[in-house]
Amino acid sequence: MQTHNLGYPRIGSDRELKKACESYWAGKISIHDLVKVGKTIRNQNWETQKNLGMDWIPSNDFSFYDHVLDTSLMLGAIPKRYNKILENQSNSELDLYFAMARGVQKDGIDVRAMEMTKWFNTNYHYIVPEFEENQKFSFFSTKIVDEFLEAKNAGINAKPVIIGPVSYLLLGKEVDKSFNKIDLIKNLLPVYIEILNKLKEAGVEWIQFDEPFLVMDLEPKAKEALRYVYNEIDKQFPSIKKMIATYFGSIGDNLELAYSLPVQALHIDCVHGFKQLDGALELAPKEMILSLGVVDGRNIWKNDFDKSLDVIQKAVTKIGEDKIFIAPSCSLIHTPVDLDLETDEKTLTPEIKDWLSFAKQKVEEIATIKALAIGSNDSEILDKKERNSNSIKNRKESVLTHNKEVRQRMEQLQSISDKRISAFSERKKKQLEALQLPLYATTTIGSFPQTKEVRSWRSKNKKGIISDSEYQKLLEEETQRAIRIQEEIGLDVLVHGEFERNDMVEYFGEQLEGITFSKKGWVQSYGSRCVKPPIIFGDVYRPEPMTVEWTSYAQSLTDKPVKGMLTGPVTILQWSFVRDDQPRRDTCYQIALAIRDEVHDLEEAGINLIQIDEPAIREGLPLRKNDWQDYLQWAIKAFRISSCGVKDETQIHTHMCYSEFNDMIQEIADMDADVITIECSRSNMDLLEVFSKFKYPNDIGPGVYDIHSPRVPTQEEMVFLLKKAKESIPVEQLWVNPDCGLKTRGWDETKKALEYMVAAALQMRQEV
Ligand SMILES: Nc1nc2c(c(=O)[nH]1)N[C@@H](CNc1ccc(C(=O)N[C@@H](CCC(=O)N[C@@H](CCC(=O)N[C@@H](CCC(=O)O)C(=O)O)C(=O)O)C(=O)O)cc1)CN2
Ligand code: MET
Ligand SMILES: [Zn+2]
Repeated sequence: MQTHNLGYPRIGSDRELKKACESYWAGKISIHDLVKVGKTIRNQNWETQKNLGMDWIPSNDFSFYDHVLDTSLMLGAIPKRYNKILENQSNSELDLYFAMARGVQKDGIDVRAMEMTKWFNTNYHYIVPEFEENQKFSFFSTKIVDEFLEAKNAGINAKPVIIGPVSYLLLGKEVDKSFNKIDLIKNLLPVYIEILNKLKEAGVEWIQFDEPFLVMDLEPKAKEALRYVYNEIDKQFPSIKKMIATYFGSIGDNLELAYSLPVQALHIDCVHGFKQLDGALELAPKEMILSLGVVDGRNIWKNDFDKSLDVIQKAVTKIGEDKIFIAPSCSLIHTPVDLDLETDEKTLTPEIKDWLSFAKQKVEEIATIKALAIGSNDSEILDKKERNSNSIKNRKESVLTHNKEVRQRMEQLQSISDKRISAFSERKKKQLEALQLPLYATTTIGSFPQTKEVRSWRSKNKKGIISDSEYQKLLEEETQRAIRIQEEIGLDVLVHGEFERNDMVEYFGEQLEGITFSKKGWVQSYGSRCVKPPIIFGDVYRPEPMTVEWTSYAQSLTDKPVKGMLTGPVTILQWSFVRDDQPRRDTCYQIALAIRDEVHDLEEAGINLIQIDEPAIREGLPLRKNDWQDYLQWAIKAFRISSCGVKDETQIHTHMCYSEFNDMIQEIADMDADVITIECSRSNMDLLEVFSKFKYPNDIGPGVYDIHSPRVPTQEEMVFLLKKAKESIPVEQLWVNPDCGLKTRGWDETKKALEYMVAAALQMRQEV
């Protein structure tokens, strides 16, 4: 029996990588310094895992931005528009890499970034590979070999991690529809072979091929490609030990296929695919090693050793001790780095801290579980077992997780209305009358620039350097500035700007009971951007209003309507670490009730438009279509619980980004928000097609410009998009807004872009 890890967080325990990357982008540190930071993080990670007794430590799990983009660079899948960057001798490989990730707009060069999208059902985002017809690949970046040798130098015989060729293709997109990306496997395989040759020369023993698509519904072509590549790889490298890693769910009907591949080990997720265990043990081929992902790589609860040992015991009986690896369920990049850094007992009480485990602790758990499984009677190990049992028991019996009033309210859930009083057509008349908004009404999605200053006020306030009242005053001034700017620009529906919020989920997590948070529990979301997911440990309720003061304050400054801004229950659930001792559905309903209370209080305070953001509703969809209906049923109901307790005149908005609605348009309509704003500009309004076909009845604000790039769009571009929108959606239903919130942008570009946007709306109105 051996232990291994699938990946360790690469941001550094104090977000060193974020800081180094952003400094490099700002021209404040040299490439040399940046590279050094990366090297330090890698070496620290290896040393940590080695000291904790991990048998097989991963390499190539480090990334300066994203591991899918690393793979594209490794394979020379570099879109032609970056040739200019390549040709400029003063640019390094990393400059090209960052150009692909973020785009470049300087010295007369203007190239857009590659697209970014969600990594399966997580809040991690990857850079989407772009393929053209007959795409050629080449061994371009040697990072995977370099980092293996670097580990070797540090005394570690690492296991390189590589995205498997089939999953790599499936993660990408065809730039036009003239071909099927899976057919590129023929061009791709020789490059993988070349890379494996180099790794073999370097002395690798194990390689981990990530093929997470094995837990999804696969087309026959993809299955065929899997058989083809792994057979070829086996033919050429019989002596290298190959592991295929799956995660986030059950392999299900792909199990037979997975087992037929000529590899030495298969990793299965025993947490998010717990139900696959018996079948997998039953059918396991004689020579195959099964890697059991028993420690949850997506959540922060301590592992229950007794449960894990049961699983392992079962496996030992079926397939034998020497055919078992112990591992986390998936890469640990989805968990924060180190619980030991949480030393502030006011933020995270010792009682709750004792229930948790971050990446470093999870590695230790894996080593301990193995020791116990092979019957160690080392006193230190037995002591760890004892302490584990106590923590698990304490959490189970804690009064902190249960709240009587919440439970009672949950029992009454049936009697709480999740329907608006009147149908949309009726509401629309009343809202038109009450709000007096023009056609092509303009608004924004909520946040305005979270500048360095705003963040430093918050940071200083937390450290006690500036007082609460001073902090309050600074935020009031910033909000006032934002209101004045919006008035000057001529927007129709204003927002307060969200300056008081550190993050749209964390802010609510901090104010709701039953939820706690960490100080350093950062997790990478994309590139250098991180989030600190709240920790939902108990029954959730709202002790007092959360947003009424700031919204009312903003409304008091202007005669224009100010839209209240809330994060919806599904998104709070999806972007938090969620308790695993009750169904997610129930936790979601509890949050929905808390948001419903907030909506009610905003309405009472005279706020007539309330936006409930649900950007994560699509990402929450289960990986298998079979499981969709169950999820959608409770997710949509949760939204309706939070949004439907208002009078007809109150206009409910919702916002979603990264959304493909093709398979869930009925459910989007069932949410019955009066206005939905969606991300649309990057797809040139193509997303509207599904709304149009469905004859979506309520109002829609298709985003007219991309907020992920500092590039300022022109008025003409936005008029073009609005004209396109008008072709599929009746003018009476259309709103005008950016794709998403503006918190990551600067003020200069924000003001310009919004001025052009309002001008574009005026132009459209004149044409009606
Ligand atoms: N939870 C979540 N998921 C999401 C999104 C989102 O907004 N929230 N948006 C989509 C895209 N993902 C995103 C994720 C993060 C960020 C983002 O901007 N993150 C910030 C951190 C936000 C935050 O929590 N800020 C805190 C802490 C800021 C900080 O670093 N403070 C410094 C001090 C700063 C100073 O003194 O100048 C420190 O603590 O060291 C605050 O404002 O208070 C970052 O990485 O920079 C943006 C988009 C999808 N998923
Ligand atoms: C990721 S969706 C963001 C919505 C939020 N209201 C904002 O404007 O930032
Ligand atoms: Zn958004």
